[in-house]
Amino acid sequence: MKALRILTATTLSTSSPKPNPTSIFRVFFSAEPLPPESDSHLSEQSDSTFDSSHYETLIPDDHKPKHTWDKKFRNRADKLVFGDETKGKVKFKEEEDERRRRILAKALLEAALNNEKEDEEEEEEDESLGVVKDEDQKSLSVGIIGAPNAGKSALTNYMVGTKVAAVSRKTNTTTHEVVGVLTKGDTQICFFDTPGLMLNCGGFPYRDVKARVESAWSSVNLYEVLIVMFDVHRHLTRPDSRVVKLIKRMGERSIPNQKRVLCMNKIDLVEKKKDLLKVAEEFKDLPGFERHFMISGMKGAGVKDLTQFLMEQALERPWEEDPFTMTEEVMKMISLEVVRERLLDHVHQVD
Ligand SMILES: Nc1nc2c(ncn2[C@@H]2O[C@H](COP(=O)(O)OP(=O)(O)OP(=O)(O)O)[C@@H](O)[C@H]2O)c(=O)[nH]1
Repeated sequence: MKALRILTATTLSTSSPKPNPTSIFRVFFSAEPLPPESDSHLSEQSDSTFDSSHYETLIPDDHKPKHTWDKKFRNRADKLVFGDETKGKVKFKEEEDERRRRILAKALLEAALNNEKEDEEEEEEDESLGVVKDEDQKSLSVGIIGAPNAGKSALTNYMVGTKVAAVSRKTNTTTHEVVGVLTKGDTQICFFDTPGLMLNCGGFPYRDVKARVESAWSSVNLYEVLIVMFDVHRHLTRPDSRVVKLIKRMGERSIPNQKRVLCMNKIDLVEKKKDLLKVAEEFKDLPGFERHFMISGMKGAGVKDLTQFLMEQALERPWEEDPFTMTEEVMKMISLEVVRERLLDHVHQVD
């Protein structure tokens, strides 16, 4: 504080023009030079900082060097300011980023190529499907019935794979609708939904929605194969008398030209597999069922045998459905477009 007072006093005692008392600190704490007191025309600017715009440059504007970004200047600056260590870290990060971009771009490229390869394979398969003449074609209509949640949709999806036709379906009647088409070799299997098929607790169709239910029940007779499905895990843990009645009713009331199969679904949920034998025993004497299958429609266990059985039942007649569905094609196109877009994005970044 004492030193400060001396400095202030010294500054105040100097000749005019009186400098600002704080200017001495600016001298100490900034790089600003003190103006020479004798030079009057410059002393006008004594309080201003140096500004290059006050001076004319002799270089014409179009000859002035254009400022361009050059990485080597940045590297030199990094080296001078932070030393070699930071440069190393920066370089490592850049290399790491580039390596990741390359891996990602490569993975996307491979995915796109594989997709195209699969497309080519499917085109070949499709071509082979296309040459099946009408007189060589076989088809089969399959209805699946069961209580809600029995796993009807999961099984259909598993069997037909991506060929599930959810869009612009050709509806055959108002009471039943194709939910999936499986075309393999010369054989086409159409899976049908059976909406409105309900039983009351007495095991009979509901009366209140009679017309709809009756028409649904009558549609059951249209299929060449009827799959009656139930959730075997639920049957072992929380049996539902309506489901048992439905199974028995379907077994008793068989109709000519229709094969009925009983599918015990969700076997993957049953821990003790010998419990399945108990269930098989329970339904084994029902006369109306041609075959019993134990399956997991979701995981695929036993589905191959069921599919094989259905293929063998196909009748010689032309296919009813176009084996190529819109949904699959549209989904593939969208997927490929997404991959392409991402690929281009990353290739652009690598550049
Ligand atoms: N663990 C197991 N779960 C299954 C299996 N099949 C279906 N599910 C599940 O059971 C539930 C019902 O399956 P869905 O296929 O929708 O049953 P659904 O009979 O079509 O049902 P609704 O449309 O209501 O008539 C879903 O959560 C499925 O994931 C199976 O084999 N194993």
